[in-house]
Amino acid sequence: MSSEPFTLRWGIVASGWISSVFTKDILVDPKTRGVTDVVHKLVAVGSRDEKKAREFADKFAPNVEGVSTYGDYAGVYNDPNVDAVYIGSPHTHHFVNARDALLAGKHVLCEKPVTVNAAELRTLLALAKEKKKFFMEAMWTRFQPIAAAIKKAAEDARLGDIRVVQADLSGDFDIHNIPLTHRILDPKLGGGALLDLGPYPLVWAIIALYERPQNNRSKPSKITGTMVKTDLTGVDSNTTFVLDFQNIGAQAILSDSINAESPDPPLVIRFAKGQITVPHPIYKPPSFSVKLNGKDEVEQYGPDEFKFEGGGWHFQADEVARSVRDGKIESELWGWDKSLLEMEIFDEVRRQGDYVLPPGVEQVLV
Ligand SMILES: NC(=O)C1=CN([C@@H]2O[C@H](COP(=O)(O)OP(=O)(O)OC[C@H]3O[C@@H](n4cnc5c(N)ncnc54)[C@H](OP(=O)(O)O)[C@@H]3O)[C@@H](O)[C@H]2O)C=CC1
Ligand SMILES: O=C1OC[C@@H](O)[C@H](O)[C@H]1O
Repeated sequence: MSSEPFTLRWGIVASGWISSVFTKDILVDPKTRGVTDVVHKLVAVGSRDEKKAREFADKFAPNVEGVSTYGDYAGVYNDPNVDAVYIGSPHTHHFVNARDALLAGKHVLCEKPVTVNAAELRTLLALAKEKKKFFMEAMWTRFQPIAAAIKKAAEDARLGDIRVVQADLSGDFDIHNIPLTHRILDPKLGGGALLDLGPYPLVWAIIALYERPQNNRSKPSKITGTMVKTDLTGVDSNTTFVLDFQNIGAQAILSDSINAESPDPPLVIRFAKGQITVPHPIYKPPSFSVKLNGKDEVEQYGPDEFKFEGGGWHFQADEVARSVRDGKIESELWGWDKSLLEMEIFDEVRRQGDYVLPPGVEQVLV
């Protein structure tokens, strides 16, 4: 029987920060994380500027031969050697970039937030279905081994019924000293806390509440959101949203800020009989602890058992490779329902918070 790993050939779209760390990660030998069934190959990079694409390949993949570089993104979509396109452009460009990649017949891994509204996402999902191509939001946190361990702990009968998920991802972006055109501040790039940071507190609510077996994949019974805007550009600097899961008697209290650091601890999951505490950063937690009510001892998990080589973005790449190999168009772990739920929640929070994106930014409305 052949034990040759399946090779997925990647084309990278946009040469910014997240594309650089993703590219470095797919070049990490998968065996270092115990993966032997798939491998990744970088074959193309596209930037709005060909010089930047070449510099990107030279800097982040210096030992990879034959990487094609393009001065536009279409070069990557139309490259016959590319199987899957990774999209690392700003939020507001995800829809058009993912659409064009799918139309060219490529599989797609698209950065978070997958689009800027649910209508854009629905259009992409219909296209992926029509073209029979794999499509996934790059919700990397869900694929880290620690996420599975925390989910298992959250479903441990010793803790009893789940009550509350409190999660925050914040960061001080020094907003008074960065250009108003920075993607975190510019409404034309979907700036603000919710769209950039909101996916992370939400992923923990999805793991602990939406995925909880007793919840039967029911959506939240109620969504409540509130936003404080910065006078600089009008984007949300601080957002809090609450998700009620009435059927399991639980609630998520989620927040994010672009001008303050996260509280410590940033993630606490409370149960009838105890709690799970997770330290910063919630997008890549190093460890977690479980405390049962009435017991002095705290059970500590990690950090040693969750260490790996690379930045942690490669686990989601392995999921894409396996899915493509197996002819799937959707991930089982981060399926389309979860990205759609995320976008529907964000649409509702922006509606309640009165955050309207500038005209023309949303490519599909309703
Ligand atoms: N999963 C994660 O851990 C992270 C995810 N992200 C997500 O990745 C996306 C990009 O973030 P990040 O890499 O930090 O951003 P950067 O600003 O560093 O890079 C974005 C790149 O997009 C391209 N681009 C295309 N159109 C525009 C435009 N109008 N303005 C600016 N850039 C443009 C540029 O590449 P070029 O010039 O080559 O075309 C640019 O370098 C966001 O959606 C963000 O949410 C960000 C950080 C972490
Ligand atoms: O995905 C992300 O994770 C970390 C944040 O600092 C960053 O702005 C965001 O895009």
